[in-house]
Amino acid sequence: MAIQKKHGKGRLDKWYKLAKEKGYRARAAFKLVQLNKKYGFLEKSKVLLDLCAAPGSWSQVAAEVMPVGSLIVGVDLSPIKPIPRVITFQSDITTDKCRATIRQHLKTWKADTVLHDGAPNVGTAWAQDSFNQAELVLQSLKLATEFLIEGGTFVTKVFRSKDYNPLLWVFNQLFNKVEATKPPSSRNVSAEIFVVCRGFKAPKRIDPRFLDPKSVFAELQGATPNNEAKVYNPETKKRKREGYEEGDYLQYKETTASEFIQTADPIAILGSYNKLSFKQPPNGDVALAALDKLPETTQEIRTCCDDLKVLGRRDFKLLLKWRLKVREIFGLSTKKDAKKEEEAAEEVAEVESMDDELKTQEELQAMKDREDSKKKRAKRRENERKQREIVRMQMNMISPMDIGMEEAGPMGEGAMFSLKKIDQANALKRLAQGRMSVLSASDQKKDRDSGIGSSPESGDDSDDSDLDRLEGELDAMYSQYQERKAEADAKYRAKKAREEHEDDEWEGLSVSEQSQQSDSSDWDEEEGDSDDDDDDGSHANGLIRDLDGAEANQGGLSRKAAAFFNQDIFKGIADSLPNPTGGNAEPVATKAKESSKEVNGQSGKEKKSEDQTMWDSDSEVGGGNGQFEVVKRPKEDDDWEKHLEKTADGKPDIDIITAEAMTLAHQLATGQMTTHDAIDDAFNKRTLRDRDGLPDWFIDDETKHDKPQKPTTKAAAKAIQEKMRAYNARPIKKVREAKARKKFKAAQRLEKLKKKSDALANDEGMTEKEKADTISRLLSKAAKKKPSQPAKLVVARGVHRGVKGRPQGVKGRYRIVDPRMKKELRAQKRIAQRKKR
Ligand SMILES: C[S@@+](CC[C@H](N)C(=O)[O-])C[C@H]1O[C@@H](n2cnc3c(N)ncnc32)[C@H](O)[C@@H]1O
Repeated sequence: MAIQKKHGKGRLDKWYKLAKEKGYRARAAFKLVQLNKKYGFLEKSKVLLDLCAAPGSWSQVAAEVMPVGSLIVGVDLSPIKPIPRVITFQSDITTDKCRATIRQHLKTWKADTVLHDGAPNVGTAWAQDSFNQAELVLQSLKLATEFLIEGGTFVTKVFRSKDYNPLLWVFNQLFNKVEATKPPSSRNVSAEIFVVCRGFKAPKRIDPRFLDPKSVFAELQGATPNNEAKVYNPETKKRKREGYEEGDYLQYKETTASEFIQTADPIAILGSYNKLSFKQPPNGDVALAALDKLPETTQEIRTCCDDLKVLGRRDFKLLLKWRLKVREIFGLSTKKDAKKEEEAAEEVAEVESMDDELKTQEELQAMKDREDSKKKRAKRRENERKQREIVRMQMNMISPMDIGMEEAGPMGEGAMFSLKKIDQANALKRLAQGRMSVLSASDQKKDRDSGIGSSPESGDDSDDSDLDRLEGELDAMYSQYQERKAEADAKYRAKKAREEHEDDEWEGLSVSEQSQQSDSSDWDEEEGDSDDDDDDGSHANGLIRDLDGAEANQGGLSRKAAAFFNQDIFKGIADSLPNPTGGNAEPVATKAKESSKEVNGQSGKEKKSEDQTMWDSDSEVGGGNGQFEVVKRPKEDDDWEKHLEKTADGKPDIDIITAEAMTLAHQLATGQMTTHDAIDDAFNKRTLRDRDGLPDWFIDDETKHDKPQKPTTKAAAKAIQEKMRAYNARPIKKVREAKARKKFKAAQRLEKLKKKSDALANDEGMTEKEKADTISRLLSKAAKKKPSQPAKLVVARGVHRGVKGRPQGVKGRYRIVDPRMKKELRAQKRIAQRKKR
């Protein structure tokens, strides 16, 4: 009979296979194994609380690793089958009852470690369906703050969403060390990440807002709609969960094309309207009539105007160019005109009094101006490039070091966190309302169109530079679009992360990477809303806000920036950073260092030993010579695969699971190919392709479609198929054990029978016939199978519905069926009996 292929991604997964072999109840066990391997918290723990523990694989691991006699308490909404050395109970961790039960079990002890791997149950516990995972994390943190010992460890699963950064911030307030990591056994396609919080500060009083989902996950109020994004991706519409905006009740909106030409914010129109019409309004529109007749208003433009919601990048650009041209024809103010007028006025005023010397000076000045504007343009382009790189960094495509942060320093010129750049009122407002990357694109555009906030830097008087800027903006928008896509698509994110780490072992994502990656800037804005009248000099930018108002601790940075510099990696670099302001401004790193010192409260010795676990002892992070140097951990330290099975000759047991790999292995094994050939083949026409200067969207497209095809043979594909079949056919450990038990019992029975027949044979009081009869009776009795009891059908009703394990009061074999099936079986029996009669 052909073996049925069982479906489900887990079947082909090596962790699933390994879990089966080791007798763990879920592959999730390896996540804890790997986290513990990295941080080593289980060996040090005597009391552990496992929140959301079902089916119990984490508790199994804890029971294996923790010292003998440790107390392990596991709780879950679902029942957990008994685990040796573990106390389990069924409860909802969000309830007071659960807290009381934990208290009962822990008695007066405090937990050294609290684990939380909870994910809201969708389907089974319908009452909890709506409970967000981030809220569940906060709830588990609440329990952790109650039961953890000072210095204890809290390990939690977090899904990377907009709530991720606020959660990290809260963790940082309560723990000395917070690190986010993704163990290899966690699927790359999963948005889950594990945060290990060490060194619980056990404050006497915790601000209740830290643990209140309403404060922590406060939504951004009144943010400016991201029209650029709407223009870029019109298909993805957000559901209006909170109803329509005031005065915006229409699904379909139309405006005149002349309005688009005249508006100061063309992007807003493109983003929010469906059509630009050329139809005359009842009271007539001269501008519209003229626009209709212009040769620049081509058929293509009209088609684009007809349905703005299907505009692509090219159409979008076309419309904006058309608008610029028409504005020029109509004599509407453009930067170019304004500057020309200004210059003309200056010329008229000075023409009469200008002597030769003045003329020369004027020329020199003009040359200098031209040179200056050239430099500024270059600088602006560089800024735009950096901005794009920041976005790419947020998407994990490059590391902070790639954008030259280490050269300029965090507060250096043009640096990512420079506050100088955003002190315009308009820019500040936008920053407070939206994302950083959106700010410059839209802000610059607005500046150009409306003339507001114009600066010599933004002034550009050539069509070329307008187009360049447009190109830059479009690229920035494309990056934003990519970023949003990346956020929505976990697979894409995983791919990007893999791409970034492809030369290296994938070590999970660091906190900084995470905080950079998330676009959630809600944290600061929410507080900013209520503090409009805060004119304190230190907060002149209105950027620095704290949940409890302790802004001074943030070192004059936003919470996000402060969180970034609060990472251990920045500790101790303060001294090595040159003070750019000549001593007036305190370097951020100093603040970070100080705050981390306050926060840590750990002795240097302790810290050193912890650092040594994580980093190579050679690492110099703010070391004695003031050098800031990050040294990669040695291979053996972070070798996640170390515990993998080894072959008899001690080599790692590498599983070949793709047909391509099998083909290659086959060819190498049979000598059809040498390793030299394999290396040679790795160089293909795409290897040395120069991608410098190509736009991101083009590179993305190329990467997607332009891939080398690796050869596969039929035999290799078949071999892989067979291998997978073999995996699927393999019985699980439990079944293998049951079979072995059965064999053992049969052997025991045989032994007993042998002894009995020997005794009979030696019995002199019996005739040979009697002996033979008795032995054959014994044999036939032993061969007879016990009639198996039919399984009892049990209907799980009410609270027992969906409950796993033996229902209360049921003995012997049983099967859980739904009520319908039981009724139908009874009916069948009745019919059969009636027929008999
Ligand atoms: C991924 S599983 C945990 C796996 C577990 N760590 C292990 O190793 O076997 C997530 C668990 O969270 C539990 N859960 C979700 N919401 C819960 C709640 N409010 N209270 C208790 N458990 C909850 C679910 O019942 C589910 O068993």
